[in-house]
Amino acid sequence: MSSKKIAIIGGGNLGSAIAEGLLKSGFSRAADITITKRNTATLGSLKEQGVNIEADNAKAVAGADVVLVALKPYNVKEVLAGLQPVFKPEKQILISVVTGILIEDLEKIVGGNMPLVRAMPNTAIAIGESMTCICHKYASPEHVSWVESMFNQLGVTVSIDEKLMDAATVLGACGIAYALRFIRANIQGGIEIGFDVRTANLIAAQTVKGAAELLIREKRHPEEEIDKVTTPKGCTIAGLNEMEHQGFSSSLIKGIATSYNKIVKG
Ligand SMILES: NC(=O)C1=CN([C@@H]2O[C@H](COP(=O)(O)OP(=O)(O)OC[C@H]3O[C@@H](n4cnc5c(N)ncnc54)[C@H](OP(=O)(O)O)[C@@H]3O)[C@@H](O)[C@H]2O)C=CC1
Ligand SMILES: O=C(O)[C@@H]1CCC=N1
Repeated sequence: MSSKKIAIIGGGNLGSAIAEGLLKSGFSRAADITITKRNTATLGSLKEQGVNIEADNAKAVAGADVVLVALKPYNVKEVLAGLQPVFKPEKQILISVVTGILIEDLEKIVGGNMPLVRAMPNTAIAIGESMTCICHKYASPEHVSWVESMFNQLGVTVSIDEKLMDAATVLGACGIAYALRFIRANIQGGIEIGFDVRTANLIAAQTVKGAAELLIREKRHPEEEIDKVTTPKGCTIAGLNEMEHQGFSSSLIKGIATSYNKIVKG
């Protein structure tokens, strides 16, 4: 368990999910987490668990060892600039999970050599199953190790070059939505071939989980595992080939590139 006091600025989907994850993993005590937003009424569940709920960002930052920014990209510059007088660069770590905000931008906003970390988790952080990519500047090995240990409690963490952060956003964070659409399509297909929605949901989700675990645990390439399923002249290869004729892989690759271009080109 960490004794660092964490202020989460922006208690929306991701900020709240991180707070939930930190509590569920036992990494932080509720009393060591402060979460802010303007309308605090939506943070009832965290409040009930003992997390400090705050509408005043400056107050939250003043009492924190770690400031974790989970604001929308269009709010971040204004909100952080207003907090500049409260930051303590020599004592605090600033972590931003904000899409498209560069370390260089954070540096300009906070001024000085504050340890800066960009992290790109995904919403599975709420259940300790995030994929989180991080990069940093001015952070000591101890700072980096603490940040990694925090995100490791909440899933799997990998350090990357900052130039790959937009790609990490697409593959890791948007990827949750792509995967869920894939599962939803399986459910719709499953209902068409006879299952009720509840059973189709379970079969589709557990099957995708099993497929992912085969890659993660065995460190194999997907095609190696696909080869084990595709009986010659069988139903799997017939279905797979039809999916490819309909543009399955191509549509996913194009979607990923479109998400990426949306971040890079706006
Ligand atoms: N959702 C995801 O999967 C991922 C999101 N991200 C990034 O995380 C960031 C947050 O995304 P998400 O959680 O989905 O967005 P949300 O809109 O759900 O959360 C942002 C929160 O900021 C609060 N907020 C706005 N202004 C202020 C302010 N002045 N002071 C304090 N809080 C404020 C808002 O609440 P209120 O209006 O009540 O103040 C809102 O709840 C984004 O930058 C996104 O790019 C990164 C990885 C994954
Ligand atoms: O869609 C978005 O803009 C953000 C980035 C990652 C997940 N949601």
